[in-house]
Amino acid sequence: MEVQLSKTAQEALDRDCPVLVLGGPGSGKTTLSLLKAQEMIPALEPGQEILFLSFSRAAVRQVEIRCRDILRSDERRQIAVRTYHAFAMDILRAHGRMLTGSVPRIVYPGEENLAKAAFDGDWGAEAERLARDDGRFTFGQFAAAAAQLVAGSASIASLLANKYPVIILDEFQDTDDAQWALVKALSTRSKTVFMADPDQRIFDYDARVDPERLNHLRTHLSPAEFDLSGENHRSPDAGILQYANAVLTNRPLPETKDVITRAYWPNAFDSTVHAGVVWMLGSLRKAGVAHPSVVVLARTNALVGKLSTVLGQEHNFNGQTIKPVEHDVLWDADLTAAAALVVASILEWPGCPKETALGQTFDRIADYFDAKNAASASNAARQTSERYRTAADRARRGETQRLASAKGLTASYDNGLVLQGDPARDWLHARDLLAAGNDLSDLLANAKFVRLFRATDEIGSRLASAWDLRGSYGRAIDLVRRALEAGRLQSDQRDPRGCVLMTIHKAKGKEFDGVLLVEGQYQGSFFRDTDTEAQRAASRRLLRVGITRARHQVAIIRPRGAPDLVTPASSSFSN
Ligand SMILES: Nc1ncnc2c1ncn2[C@@H]1O[C@H](COP(=O)(O)OP(=O)(O)OP(=O)(O)O)[C@@H](O)[C@H]1O
Repeated sequence: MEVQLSKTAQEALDRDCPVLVLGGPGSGKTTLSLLKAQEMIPALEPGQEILFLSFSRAAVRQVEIRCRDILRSDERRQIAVRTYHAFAMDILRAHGRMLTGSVPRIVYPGEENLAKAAFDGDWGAEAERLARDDGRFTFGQFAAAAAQLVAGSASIASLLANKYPVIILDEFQDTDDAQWALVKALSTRSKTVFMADPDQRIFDYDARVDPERLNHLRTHLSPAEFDLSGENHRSPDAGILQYANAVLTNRPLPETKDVITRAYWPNAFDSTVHAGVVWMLGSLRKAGVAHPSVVVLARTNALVGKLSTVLGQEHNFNGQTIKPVEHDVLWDADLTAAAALVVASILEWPGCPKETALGQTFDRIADYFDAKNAASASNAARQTSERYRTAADRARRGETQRLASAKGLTASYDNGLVLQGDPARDWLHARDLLAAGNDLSDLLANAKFVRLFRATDEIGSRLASAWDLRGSYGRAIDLVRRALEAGRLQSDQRDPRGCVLMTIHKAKGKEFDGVLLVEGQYQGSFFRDTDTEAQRAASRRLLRVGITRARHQVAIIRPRGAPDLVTPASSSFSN
């Protein structure tokens, strides 16, 4: 890869740590941090590595791909790219005994969900107590415990500093309080390189992610600061970044052919989006990109699910037939697995007493919302989980339901669920009962992603054998759980290419030749009338992250009559 460094970037490369590199999307922060790592590799002693910490497995994967562009294979072996979770878990496993006097036990999310469901009270406080008193650590406790170990023990701190004399911290603006405590403890002995873009702070619904984090860092370490904000290497010749910055700052949108907007009539959503994807692929090829990568982004999982269905069908657009588009979906496997177990629980209904059948289904729904809360903390998910736990208790006691969707599912049970012994049809039949209420739309969308596990054949054949044996699906939940675990191992290793669908949050840190940003008519809205100023600002940051994933072309597809992207209204939204 041909890399030309600006004067500021070169200074950042040459400066001793600690260093803080600020810059907008595509300004070259990740590239620069890996070049810095490359410069420091020769000084490493045998057994030492440079530690690169990021937030998610997806982000780690992205950095590993970038390492392949920039570093030689012998250099790559000296960089450990890890998530905070994995790194903190290793510290805990190796030294946790010092905190509680016994070997620490890891409480995995499934087990945590069950414990949480059975617990009446503040789960956060209980998780802290479990760690402190019982030596049992939930995922949420890892960073805080690791921080305590590193800060409290000079020998652990020097062991880690000796192993990792240099630490690179990606997306530093999103660091939560416990992760910051860990970084602070590590930074006393290791050299540190921080990368951040405050305007890409999109996880601020988590109260532990403090908008003041960069100032904490400045006060604590006084790093040398380098601002790359004038640079844009991702789409240097395109008007994409200017457009995204105008959306961020609510200023008039610049005219550029690189970002086009289309408005659809309510009944033409499917064909407009489908045509948009086909147009994007064609126009990138025409522009000389032989194998274009295109991402279709939406705000919610539910809309991503719908878009996947849309692209899988044939449509008519302006008198032309458009064929289905092959695509991959980057989705949340944990949520899909949890949603699949809800469907499986419905398959267990026939022959199961009402109290048990519905109690179990409502519990599985609550598990789904627990998984959602675990994936990204949200009050709505937490509350919905609690509502379904209550519904499960009411069902077991034979009481009338209060939740609309619990009532709907109860009515479906009362009507008698007739299954035929054809697993594919029965699965869809059971799944579609989840359309009972609006609060289940996200769950239903995730249930539709089950096919992405590439495990549907496996699930189908296990269900078919169960049916053949006893004329019912028996313990469908266990059976589906086992099939998913097997399928999951394979799906995690796939590398999506061509046309990919995902939420905007998932796209962070990635880049594609073309981006389609899609707003639904009734879901995945960019702005809502009820938004506060802070919510509007958060939406603007999120849209900017989405738009700036593109190297060459962006298309924004919105419902006709949607509020303008910027106010005062600009002329560039075409109807
Ligand atoms: N100095 C450079 N010269 C040429 N290309 C570069 C340079 N720096 C980065 N690039 C290219 O620009 C693109 C964006 O770079 P990079 O991912 O490092 O930016 P970033 O600031 O980390 O972006 P984001 O915050 O959006 O994740 C990549 O394709 C990278 O290869």
